[in-house]
Amino acid sequence: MDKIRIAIAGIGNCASSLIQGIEYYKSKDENDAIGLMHWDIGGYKPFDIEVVAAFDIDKRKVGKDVSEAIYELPNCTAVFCPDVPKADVKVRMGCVLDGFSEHMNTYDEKRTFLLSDEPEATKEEIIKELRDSGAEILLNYLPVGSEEATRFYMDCALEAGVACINNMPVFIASDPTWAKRFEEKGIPIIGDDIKAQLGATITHRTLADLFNKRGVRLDRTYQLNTGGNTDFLNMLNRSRLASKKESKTEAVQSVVAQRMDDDDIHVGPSDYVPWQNDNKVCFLRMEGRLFGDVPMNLELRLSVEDSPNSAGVVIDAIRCCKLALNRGTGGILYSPSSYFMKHPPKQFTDDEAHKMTLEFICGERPN
Ligand SMILES: O=P(O)(O)OC[C@H]1O[C@@H](O)[C@H](O)[C@@H](O)[C@@H]1O
Repeated sequence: MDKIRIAIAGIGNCASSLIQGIEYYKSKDENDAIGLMHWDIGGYKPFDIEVVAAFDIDKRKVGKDVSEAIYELPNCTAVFCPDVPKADVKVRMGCVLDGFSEHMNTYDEKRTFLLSDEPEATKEEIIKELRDSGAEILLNYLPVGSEEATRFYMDCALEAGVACINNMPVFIASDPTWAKRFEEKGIPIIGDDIKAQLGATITHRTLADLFNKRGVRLDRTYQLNTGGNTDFLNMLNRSRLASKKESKTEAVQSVVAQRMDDDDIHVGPSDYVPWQNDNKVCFLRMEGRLFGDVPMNLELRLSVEDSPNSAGVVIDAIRCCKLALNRGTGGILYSPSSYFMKHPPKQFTDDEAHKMTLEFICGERPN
C-alpha cells in the first residue's frame, strides 16, 4: 500500500502520540490491536502513514529529526513507543505569529515553549516545503488561541494544494468563507477541533443523548477539566479561550433536546495542575428532571491521557482524508468532520455521525 504523506504544524504531545502510534501498530495485526476504531480504512492500516514535513517553534525541537523531537520538553505525554526510528525529516522553524503566548514565560522552562533562534519561515518557504516534501495532508496542532497562525498555515496549504485536518478550535471548516475556499480549490478538509476517542465531549454528548432518549429534561450541566500539559498552561490565558469554549459548549448544546440558557451550561478548561502532566481529568455534573418533574442528578469523573486519546481519532481522520483525495473529492468532509470533531460545519448525533462515516468509508456517501 502506498503511504499517506502528512505534514504537521506543531510537534507537541498530540503529534507525539500520533507518531508513536504509527510505529506502535506496525507490530500488531487486526486481531491483537487495541485502541483503534478501525484497523483498515479503504485498505489503509494505521501504519500506512508517514510524516514528510514538520514545523515547530521550540529550540528543543527545531532542527531535530521528528522522531527525536517528539520526546523533547515541554512534551510530557506517555511514551508507549520509545523507539520511533529516524524519519529523515527535520523539524523546520515555522512562523510564530500568535502561536506563542507570552504569559507562559513566567513558568518553569520545562513546561513552556522556548522560542528557537532560527529565523522564522516565510509563507513562500512553507508552501515550498509542503510541495517539495510531497505532503498530501497538513495536520494543524497549534496551541489553542492561535487564530492568526492557523489561518497562515491554512493559507499555505491552500496555496500548495494540500488537504487539511484542523485539530484545534480555530474555525476553518466550520467558517463558511474558509470552507468556500476549500470547495473552490477542490481540496478536502476535516475540522474543527478534535473530539477525543473517549474524552470529555463524547462522554458528555452521549449522556445528553441518553437523557433525550429516556425523556429526562436536562436543566443544568457543567464540565470542568484539569490537566498539566502545555495546552492547559496556555489556556490559563483566558483571552485565548473564546473559540475553544464555544466549540466545547456547542458540542453539548447541539445534542440536548431543549437548548439550555447560557447560565445553565458551563463547559471549559478549568485549571492547570502541573503534576498532572498529560493526564486530563474531567468532572461532569448533569441535573435533570424525570417522571413527574422529579429532580435527579448525575456526577462523573473521567481520567484520561489526553494525547493518545486525540491520536486515536486523528489516525482515522487521516485515512478518511486520503480516501477523499483518492476519490477526487474536495471541500468539507461532513461525515468524518461530525464524527471526529467537536465543531464541525454541521452537527449530528454521534450515532448518526458514526453511521455516516462508515458510509463515507465504503463509498456510499460522497463526503
Ligand atoms: O476530551 P474532548 O473534549 O474531546 O477534547 C479533547 C481534545 O481537545 C483539544 O482541543 C485538545 O487540544 C486535545 O489535546 C484534546 O485531546
